[in-house]
Amino acid sequence: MYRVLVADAINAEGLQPLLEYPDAVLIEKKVTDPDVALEKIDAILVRSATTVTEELLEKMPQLKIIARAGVGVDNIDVAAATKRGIVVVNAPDGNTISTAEHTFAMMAALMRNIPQAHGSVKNLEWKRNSFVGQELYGKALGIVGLGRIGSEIAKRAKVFGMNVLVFDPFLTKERAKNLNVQSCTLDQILEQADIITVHTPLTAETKGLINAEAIKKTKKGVFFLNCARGGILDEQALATYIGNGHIGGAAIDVFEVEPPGEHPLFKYDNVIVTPHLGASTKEAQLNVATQVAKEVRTYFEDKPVSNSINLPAISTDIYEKIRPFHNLSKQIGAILSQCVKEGVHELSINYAGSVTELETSYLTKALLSGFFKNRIDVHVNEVNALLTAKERAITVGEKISTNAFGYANSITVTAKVEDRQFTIRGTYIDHYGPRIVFMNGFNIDFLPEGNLLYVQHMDRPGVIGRVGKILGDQSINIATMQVGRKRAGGEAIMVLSFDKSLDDASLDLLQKLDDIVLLNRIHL
Ligand SMILES: NC(=O)c1ccc[n+]([C@@H]2O[C@H](COP(=O)([O-])OP(=O)(O)OC[C@H]3O[C@@H](n4cnc5c(N)ncnc54)[C@H](O)[C@@H]3O)[C@@H](O)[C@H]2O)c1
Ligand SMILES: O=C(O)[C@H](O)COP(=O)(O)O
Repeated sequence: MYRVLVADAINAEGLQPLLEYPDAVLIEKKVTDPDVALEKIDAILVRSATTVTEELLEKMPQLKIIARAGVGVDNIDVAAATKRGIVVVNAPDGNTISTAEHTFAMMAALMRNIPQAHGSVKNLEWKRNSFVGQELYGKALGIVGLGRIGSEIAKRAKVFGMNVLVFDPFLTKERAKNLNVQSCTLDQILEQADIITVHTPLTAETKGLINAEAIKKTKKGVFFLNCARGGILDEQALATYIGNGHIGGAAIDVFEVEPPGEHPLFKYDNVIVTPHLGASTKEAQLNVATQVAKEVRTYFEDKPVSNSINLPAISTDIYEKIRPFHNLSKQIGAILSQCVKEGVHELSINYAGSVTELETSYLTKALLSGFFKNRIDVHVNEVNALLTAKERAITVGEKISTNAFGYANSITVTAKVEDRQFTIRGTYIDHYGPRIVFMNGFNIDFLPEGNLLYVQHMDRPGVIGRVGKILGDQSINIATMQVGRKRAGGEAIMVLSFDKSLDDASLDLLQKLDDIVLLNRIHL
């Protein structure tokens, strides 16, 4: 009998697939409840309220699957779960519409002072002149992050007659055209939008994306919304610019710390807030609960789950053989993603030599998981890689060939964007390891691991020295350095590795050097 702990408020009707399953028993209790025998639990169902830490996992040695009834898995230590062989599943699209509608409701309420007016009338006041608002019609709405929720907001905003500006570094022209939105840079949004709403995942790159520096570029009277994750919009900066009158108002559903307790934003009348209600509708809760209950049951029935975040989809035996190429493929995908930040519309993969004897479709999925890591909120793995590429309108082509360019095997991948393409080739050498042997037209040879810097530059005397001097002056130790060029005096590349990640200030200094053509920081 499987014991399933329902640790958060999850829609009871949605749990039906598990309630009807004869081999499962459901226990509806918090993880902190002393009556729960954590050591006997096989599956846990959570929302955002329960944090699944490594410490908690240590107390649950029987745990086989963690199901998140919602999108964000930032409350689950996925790496710790993976290390323990625990499958993590979520419900990525069950609450998209509800969150888009909540954002829209917040936007309308913000622009028409509805919460403030409501409070005033209930206080027996009748201050019609105090709550004069603004129309949505004709306003420029800036959407940062055009994924599932951002796209639904864009569609609704068009119907309201708004002018929709979007910033998403991974947006293709085709997708922008289909949604009839204007693709912009973040700065263009900051400078032109009347209302700005964020819908990215919270990642190292998006944390503080809208900070004081960014807010300074906005129009006076701009309105902000955050119904994604606390921290994308810097709360302290927001409070400062609301306090000095630059920002017209803000609507906030999510906070850096939840519940937030006393908060600097709460003293401003033009800030409206909700307690992380984006997904709190009957429909969304039924959707996500049903999705995860079905997933857990499917897992117990030993069938493949559809929205796994960390499950390898093949047997352990085959996985052992494929593992070196699996890791190499993931690294190639991750390098490509960090070297080509624009909207990729095609990825063509060429397998040659001994690797063609293996299940290459699995490697393609591994490559895509590396490519999408840090690009989108969904954790892409072998299970959902192709579907994710399809959803993002990226064509993935796979070819087998005999020409391994002198190596025993090679994996060559080309990413195509609007007006350029970028190719990377890797190989796995027995008893030596994975190597990247070709990048953007140049032969090279380096280990795909750790903190790297790709520098494309003019092949002139002194360039390498100047790069080395800047790094030395910043006390950055170069661990390894590989160079490559096509011909003397043309373009050349160098790939450097460091013991720690290269900071923004040093990258800026390098960018300003003469003779530098392209710089990409790569973290693997
Ligand atoms: N308030 C709520 O209750 C609630 C409910 C559901 C989801 N969410 C949150 O909403 C957010 C969006 O969810 P989704 O399902 O639309 O995710 P999604 O993965 O479909 O979309 C995220 C988009 O952000 C883009 N992006 C990534 N990095 C970016 C960057 N640096 N700048 C601009 N764009 C960037 C990606 O390309 C992608 O298109 C997530 O943070 C999610 O956790 C909140
Ligand atoms: O990531 C999500 O799905 C949302 O933030 C909803 O979280 P909740 O399930 O705690 O409402």
